[in-house]
Amino acid sequence: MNATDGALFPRPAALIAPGAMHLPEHLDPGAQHDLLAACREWARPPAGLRTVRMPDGSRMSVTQVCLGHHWFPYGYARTVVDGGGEPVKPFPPWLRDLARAAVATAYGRPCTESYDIALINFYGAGARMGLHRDSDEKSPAPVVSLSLGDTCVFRFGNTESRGRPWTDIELRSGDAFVFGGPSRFAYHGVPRTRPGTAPPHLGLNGRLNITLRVSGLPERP
Ligand SMILES: O=C(O)CCC(=O)C(=O)O
Ligand SMILES: [Fe+2]
Repeated sequence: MNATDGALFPRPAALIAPGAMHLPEHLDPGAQHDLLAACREWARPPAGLRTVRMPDGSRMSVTQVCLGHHWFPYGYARTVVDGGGEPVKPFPPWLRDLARAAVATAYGRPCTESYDIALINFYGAGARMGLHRDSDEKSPAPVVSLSLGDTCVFRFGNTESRGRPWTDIELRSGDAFVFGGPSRFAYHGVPRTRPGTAPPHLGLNGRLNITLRVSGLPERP
């Protein structure tokens, strides 16, 4: 059951690995609505929601839209280089503030990092994401992950390999997960979502995950 659905105990913030903090219910229902409304706009063409093709020809089961810099396997560009070639949508300053606030809450210190990329992944029923590292950025700043809609199992591993040890946690609508410091380049993934678990007030079928990152790349002209 979701805490917003009346769970008996609130879920506490938890340190999952050094530098990796789970912040349950970081976004209140109003903030979740606002972020979802923005995601619906960003998903529209041009440079909207797309299927990502991997170098081996397979397709990712999530669909994705990027802000600030366009991610493709494996790098960043200013245009949809592996699609229609359109310029990537801008990264709005309020997302930078959202990222800084999550880092400040996670680590208990102010954050002034220059967040400039969002990757927005949509998980329909059956979508998943294999274990990987977020290693295409040129900055060690923490990654901030925000979840909306269906609950998922989030697997947070180690920096050495895709193997154990790892910790499986549930990410629910409104949760944040911040991974920086010694965990910035840890393997992580989403083995499964739980379809139908989104809070009814949100009106989303499926799961959205928004990761906010610092590219470390030169600013856009
Ligand atoms: O969906 C998630 O919670 C994780 C997404 C992720 O790891 C990524 O976009 O790199
Ligand atoms: Fe990732």
